Amino acid sequence: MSSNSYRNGSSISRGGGGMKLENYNSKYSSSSSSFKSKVQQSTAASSTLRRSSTGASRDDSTVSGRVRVAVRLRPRNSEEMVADADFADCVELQPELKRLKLRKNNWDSDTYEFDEVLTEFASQKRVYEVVAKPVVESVLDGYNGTVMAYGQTGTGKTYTLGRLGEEDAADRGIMVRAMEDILTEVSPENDLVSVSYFQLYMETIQDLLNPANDNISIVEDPKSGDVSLPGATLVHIKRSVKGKNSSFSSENGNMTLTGKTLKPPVMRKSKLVIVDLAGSERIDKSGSEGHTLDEAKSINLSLSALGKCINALAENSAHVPVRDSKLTRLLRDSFGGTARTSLIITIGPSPRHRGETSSTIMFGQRAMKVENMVKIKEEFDYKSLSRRLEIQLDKLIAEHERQQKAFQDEIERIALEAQKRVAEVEQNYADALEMEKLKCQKDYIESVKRLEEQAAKQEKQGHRKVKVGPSEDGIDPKSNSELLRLNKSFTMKFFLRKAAEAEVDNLRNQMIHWKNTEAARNAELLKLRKMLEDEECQKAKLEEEIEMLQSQLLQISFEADESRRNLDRDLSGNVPSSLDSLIPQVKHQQLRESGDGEKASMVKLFEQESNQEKIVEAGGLTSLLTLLRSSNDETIHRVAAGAIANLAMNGNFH
Ligand SMILES: Nc1ncnc2c1ncn2[C@@H]1O[C@H](COP(=O)(O)OP(=O)(O)OP(=O)(O)O)[C@@H](O)[C@H]1O
Repeated sequence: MSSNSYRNGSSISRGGGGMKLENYNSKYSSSSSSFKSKVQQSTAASSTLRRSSTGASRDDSTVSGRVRVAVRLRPRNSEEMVADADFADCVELQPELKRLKLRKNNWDSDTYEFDEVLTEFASQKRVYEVVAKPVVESVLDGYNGTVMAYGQTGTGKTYTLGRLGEEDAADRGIMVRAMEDILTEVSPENDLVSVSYFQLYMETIQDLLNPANDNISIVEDPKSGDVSLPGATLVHIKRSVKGKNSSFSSENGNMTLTGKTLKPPVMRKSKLVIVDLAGSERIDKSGSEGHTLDEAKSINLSLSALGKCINALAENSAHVPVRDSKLTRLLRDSFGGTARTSLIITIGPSPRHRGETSSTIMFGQRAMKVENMVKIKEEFDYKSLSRRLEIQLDKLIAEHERQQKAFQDEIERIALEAQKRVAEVEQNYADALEMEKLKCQKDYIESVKRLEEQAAKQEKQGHRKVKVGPSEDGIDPKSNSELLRLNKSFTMKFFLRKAAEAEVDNLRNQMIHWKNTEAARNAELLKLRKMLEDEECQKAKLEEEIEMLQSQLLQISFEADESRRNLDRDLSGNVPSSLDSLIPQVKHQQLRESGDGEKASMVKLFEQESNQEKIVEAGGLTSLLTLLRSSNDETIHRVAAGAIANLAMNGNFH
């Protein structure tokens, strides 16, 4: 539903601020005589209006709805009070009969009937209720509606439609009251209201909510015939139809889907158009010149086009020249369209303006013949359905997440509880086990103690016989037998343990012995190793000494050869033998040495075969034998014997 206000040919330059607009003195010329309607016709038309109004008010189907026309007489203004003081008004109103008499002269008048006749005393409230309120109610029911004022300049069109009533609320005009009723009726949650406010001036549409936007184009829907101004500032308000084809139900504030079929809610989209036309003066009478004249011509063109359309519609003409002006294009739905239309024609009382008053009345009379085919415009509100589904989806997701979280929390709680219970059971079991263990240990210790006491007692008494039946100290025979068995077992285990301990001691002693033996062996081994090292060292020394002796022996041998050669040369038989000379040398050598070194030198001397040969050659075998006899040294004996044997083997004995 939207409320549009057209101000045909008006300008904000000559009026007050805000929504108050003042008209130019433009003129609307029309031939009043040719459109004069008769009282009978008006009556018939009026009855038609009442019928159609009743029939279509709450029905979805398309019904006939004639344009309703009311006439309002402005009271004389101060200027008219003076100028027309001596003259009667040009009109005489009969509101109870809904008739208006237009005086032709003092004795004759034409009578016209309208849907409403509002005298100069009619309040703004009454005007609204009889002219606009039925239309507003229709708009709230889903019909398009139009409230339009037509009349000569200064007759009260703006007063009737656009007065704001800022100082006195009783002065509020139709536009403000209509908005109040609409805003009271709609629900902010479900409905959407839009308002646009613009001016048609010299075939140019200006957005009065955004004055910079002054070239708004008109768009007509070829199918529905809807006229819209997409460029104009608009805030639509749409109404959802409660309980009709709605697939939603509300329970506890939560939307739930009902049924399997998901139908979008039904939305009624209607439009209220409030039109404040320019003054309908004749150009020649307005006295306009220059730009004002052009403006007046434009206004005249618009109003003339509107008049032609209404004529054509009133006469059921096949052709309605809607496209002759932007005004008629804008009002296409209001006249001959689907809107419920109410026209208020404003007239002044002055007889000086009888011509304009007459033409205004004729315009109204013709308009009363225009039949509109009003119908409710319903459509499925898919956007609303989508919004609701999104909201419901969000709620379902949130609910699902809540349940999921609650489920997980419950699972965690159960798991924790189970863990706790398992821990408790385990603890209880461990405690019970520990207690049982302690009890068994205690019982065992006590049993052993009793057995030991009993054994000691029996041993003391020298009593070895096992009694059957209760004993003297009150022990049960059965338990006594058990005690004996345990005692036996205990004794056996005791001896076994003792044997094992003895074995362990034995093994331990053996191990100690083995360890001591091993230590002694190790010490012996070390000692032998030391001796071996000493022997090695001694051997090395002896080898060095042998080398030295060998070199000395060689020297001696050389000297002996030299002596022998000298002997041969002298042929002297009383020369000491080489061996004799050799022995002193050896002895001399022995004197320089001592101990084992001397003996070793002798041994080395006799071990060398060359020396042995020299000894034989020197004829010292006898001396050698003498040496053997004179020495007690085993080694010298062994070596000397070896040398003798060697000489014998080599055949060196003579
Ligand atoms: N019913 C009324 N009662 C008292 N004063 C009225 C009434 N109608 C109009 N007037 C006064 O008459 C003057 C002209 O009214 P208004 O401006 O509404 O005429 P108009 O038809 O809109 O003129 P225009 O076509 O030039 O815009 C204003 O001062 C207004 O207050």
